[in-house]
Amino acid sequence: MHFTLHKSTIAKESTVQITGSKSESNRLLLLQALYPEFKLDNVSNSDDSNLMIKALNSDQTVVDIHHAGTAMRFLTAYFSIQEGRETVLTGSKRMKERPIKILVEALQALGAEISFEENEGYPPIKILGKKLTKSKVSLNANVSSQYISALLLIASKLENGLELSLEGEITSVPYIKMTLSLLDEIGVESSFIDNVITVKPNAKTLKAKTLTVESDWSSASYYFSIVALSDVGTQITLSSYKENSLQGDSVLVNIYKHFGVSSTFKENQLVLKKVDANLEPLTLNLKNAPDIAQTIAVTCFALGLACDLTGLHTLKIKETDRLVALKTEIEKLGGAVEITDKSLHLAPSNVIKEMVPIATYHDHRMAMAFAPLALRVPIVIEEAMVVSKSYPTFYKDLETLGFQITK
Ligand SMILES: O=C(O)C1=C[C@@H](OP(=O)(O)O)[C@@H](O)[C@H](O)C1
Ligand SMILES: C=C(OP(=O)(O)O)C(=O)O
Repeated sequence: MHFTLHKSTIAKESTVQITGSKSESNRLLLLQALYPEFKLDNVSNSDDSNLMIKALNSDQTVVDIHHAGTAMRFLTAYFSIQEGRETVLTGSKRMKERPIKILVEALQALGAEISFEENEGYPPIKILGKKLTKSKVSLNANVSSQYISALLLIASKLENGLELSLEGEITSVPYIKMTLSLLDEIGVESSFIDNVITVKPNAKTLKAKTLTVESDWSSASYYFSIVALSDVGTQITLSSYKENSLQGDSVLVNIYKHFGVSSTFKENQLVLKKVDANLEPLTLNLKNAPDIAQTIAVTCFALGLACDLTGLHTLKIKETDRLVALKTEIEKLGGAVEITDKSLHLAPSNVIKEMVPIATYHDHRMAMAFAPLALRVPIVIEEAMVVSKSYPTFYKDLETLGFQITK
């Protein structure tokens, strides 16, 4: 269904409660399946986390994880160590185009039995769960950090733990550190020195406790963008967030200062406020925070600013080719964008065309990144409910700010 976002003005002050991080949730859900001693609070209500829960509770042979990249990668590792179980892991049409060979080969090197059911290197895959006896493996770290996190999540359940050597330039590093921090929180020991990660084996039960998932920083990015496009003095309070986040996208706090968004932490709340700022073009490497690239590109477009974004080599294998999608949709609105396989250049412009239908390409972040433009012009978001992949209540929350939406 297409939603029309009419030209809107938002309240001077508003508050939004955002669901738990889908990255933290999907790691902790898998860890909870391995270590049932701990409880979780503020788990993400995203489709991707619900699919993870369903998959972990399924006793079927075929497990379909639709568009959920983390679920696909993390469960490949998980089912590899479920001794005696046969699982076929599959997903959406797009999931079948998202590569998984690097992870499968690393697991095979550890002793796993995995085969490709359709195209070599891509889902669906058939996994015959068994005890993995080896503990050392190396893999290319430049394509997706999710392969590395997947291995780390099962590592403590391997007989001798894991020694992982990362080859090439390591991408999306904060997500790897998030995995290691969560292992540490449940009592699994690890180290990350130069390009080698070591995880100690852990056969004992862990101390029972409740872990609270911090709210999702990638979802918060859309509010940073909204505040950046609002009048000076506009304030949005988001919860529940911490200053020392495990989520790399918390770098938004520094990035959005550039657009006049000040961020303050008050207990577990993050208060965003629009302040006066001299707007300048932006140059930024996003190799550690790829999921906020779309938000930032659209903020710059809406403010008429040029930007040069680099470190975007992983964008081509996400829910859609996000580089091509951004170029196509921004150009429909009147902007000028040049892309390579790993970068995006947006030219400054002062026109935004009205009522342009924005295609979302099964990508939640296309819908959410473009929505703030309704503070400038009316726009149409095609297949608008695609947002449920990470943030099902997105439009409801926009309406509480004052956005006028016709469904
Ligand atoms: O581990 C994670 O939770 C994620 C890692 C990142 O993927 P890549 O490492 O493939 O860039 C990110 O884009 C994705 O949304 C979530
Ligand atoms: C890339 C993303 O998710 P995934 O890779 O888990 O599908 C995302 O949420 O932006």
